[in-house]
Amino acid sequence: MSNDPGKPMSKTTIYDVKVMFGDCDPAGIVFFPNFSKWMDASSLDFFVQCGILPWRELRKTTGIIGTPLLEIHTKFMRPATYGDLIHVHTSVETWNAKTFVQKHIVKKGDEILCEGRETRAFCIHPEGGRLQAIPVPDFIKDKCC
Ligand SMILES: CC(C)(COP(=O)(O)OP(=O)(O)OC[C@H]1O[C@@H](n2cnc3c(N)ncnc32)[C@H](O)[C@@H]1OP(=O)(O)O)[C@@H](O)C(=O)NCCC(=O)NCCSC(=O)c1ccc(O)cc1
Repeated sequence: MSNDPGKPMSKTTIYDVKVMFGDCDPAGIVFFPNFSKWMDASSLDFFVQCGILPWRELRKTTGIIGTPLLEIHTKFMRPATYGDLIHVHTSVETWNAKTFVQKHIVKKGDEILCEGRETRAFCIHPEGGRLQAIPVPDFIKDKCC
């Protein structure tokens, strides 16, 4: 963990994806929503690799239902096609009071295909109530850093 600007404030995990024919458009280029899908999968995988229980288990003890997305920004640099093996490098760039920014760098070998930032919040959803953001729990930060 580091407080230096640009350095991740957490561990970095890697989520591997083998691109399939069905992930691509008729020109054989990966259709962009699939990158969001893989970043979302890598977001949860990050917490699981850091030792946090999957949301369905965490909900039983803490009420946390997951980390809904509040904002997303992705910059696309290079295309991918079917047969490619790509890797999503995920870390937390910033921890705020009730939100955090997760950074996903999608690579093929050493080449960066795209880079995404997602603002998310740990949320509870009490029965009969509405979805609510909670302060990022210390035990989660501790396991991720
Ligand atoms: C997340 C919310 C419940 C938060 O509402 P509240 O509990 O009333 O909190 P507040 O409005 O006080 O905001 C809390 C913090 O969020 C911040 N916030 C709120 N909205 C935003 C946006 N859009 N961008 C950035 N930051 C935001 C706000 O500034 C506060 O930050 P701090 O300064 O760090 O405290 C509400 O904004 C909401 O319901 N948003 C819609 C969420 C949504 O529907 N997302 C898309 C679908 S869900 C999804 O994709 C998903 C993915 C993974 C999962 O595990 C679960 C679900």
